[in-house]
Amino acid sequence: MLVGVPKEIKKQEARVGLTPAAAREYVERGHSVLVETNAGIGIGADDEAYITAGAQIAATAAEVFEKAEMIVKVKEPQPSEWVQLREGQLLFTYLHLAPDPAQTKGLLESGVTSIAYETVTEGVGLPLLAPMSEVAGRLSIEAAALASRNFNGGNGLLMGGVPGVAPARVLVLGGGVVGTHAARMAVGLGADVTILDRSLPRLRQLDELFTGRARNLFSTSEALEMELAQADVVIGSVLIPGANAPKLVTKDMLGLMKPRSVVVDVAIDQGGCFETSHATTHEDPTYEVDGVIHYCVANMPGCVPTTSSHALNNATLPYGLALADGGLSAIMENAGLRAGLSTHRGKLTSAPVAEALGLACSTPAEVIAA
Ligand SMILES: NC(=O)C1=CN([C@@H]2O[C@H](COP(=O)(O)OP(=O)(O)OC[C@H]3O[C@@H](n4cnc5c(N)ncnc54)[C@H](O)[C@@H]3O)[C@@H](O)[C@H]2O)C=CC1
Ligand SMILES: CC(=O)C(=O)O
Ligand SMILES: [Mg+2]
Repeated sequence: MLVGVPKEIKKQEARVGLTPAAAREYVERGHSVLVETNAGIGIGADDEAYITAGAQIAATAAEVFEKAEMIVKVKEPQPSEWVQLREGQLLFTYLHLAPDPAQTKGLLESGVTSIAYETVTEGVGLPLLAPMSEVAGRLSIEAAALASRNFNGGNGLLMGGVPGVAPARVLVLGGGVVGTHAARMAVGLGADVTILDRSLPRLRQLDELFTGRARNLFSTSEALEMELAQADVVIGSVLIPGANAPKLVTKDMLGLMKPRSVVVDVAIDQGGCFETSHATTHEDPTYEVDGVIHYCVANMPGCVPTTSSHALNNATLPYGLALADGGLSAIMENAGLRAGLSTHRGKLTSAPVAEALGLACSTPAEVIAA
């Protein structure tokens, strides 16, 4: 199969869909890889590195979209990319369609067969979301620390305090992959950390993992309100796979929070778990609502593209190779990939996206057998 890698064009997104090492694996499997010139420049991989790996270089994104049978990307396709996708082509990337009706329409109109990294499953886990959640969780505490600086409008607290002065209180909403990595960073800095989750099995795992170094609480409205009132930093990291994030914190509840406290809504790519969240960029990451600083960057790992691209490729490689080897048959044979199938020949196959956007939904078996 001819596998194409366009350069990412989302603002301040320097990750790349295939690293040279991953491109080499495709070539060694008998596939051809066509990489847009400078696609890997953000991770220090020049065209020469891809040529050494056995790939070919295309002068333009248009050439990649036109020739490739499968497109491997990182971020959801942008409007200028939707129109270059076509029926019979596979698209393997993050999509986040539930909060994005325009992109959903674009993909459906293109006829492309799209597989969303973030809904590919392995057992109960999300193996292609996890590496970027690890990165974003760790970054979230760095982002919160920076936003807490006095000159950035924050409350001027040092995350870990110092002897004789209390540390900042960090509240983590959702103790999954993002939440756990955020908590680890915050604990490491000496912050006072509480994690809220609705899954008892997860709370038990967190209890064992943190052995008293972070509190955890079952997430009720009462617990949330009590904790919000005491927090200096709140990390939003809940997820219902494929669906819009539940709006756990309403605009009214923001009034409970301390002035100049900081919210990092990592779940913003699924619409965010604060009613007051809207997506921001690395260039202008924060804004204020009712005295609370909001950081809502939807592609957080894009600011550490080297670590992120390698971590992402480690996870995507076996699935990408299976798709390149088997095409549509791989989707039908691999339950994990099937869970990622989002659109095929103008039909939507993700139930949470269909529900969020009020659209009709088909099953993978209905559309692929057809
Ligand atoms: N902004 C960015 O750049 C990035 C955003 N993300 C996003 O971060 C979010 C979290 O991802 P993961 O940690 O991988 O998900 P996950 O599935 O590992 O964890 C989500 C956790 O939320 C909990 N949860 C669900 N509903 C809840 C509720 N009502 N109250 C309390 N807890 C609840 C679940 O039990 C689970 O433990 C996703 O939306 C993901 O797309 C991930 C990477 C980068
Ligand atoms: C998960 C995701 O959307 C990202 O890494 O940008
Ligand atoms: Mg995102």
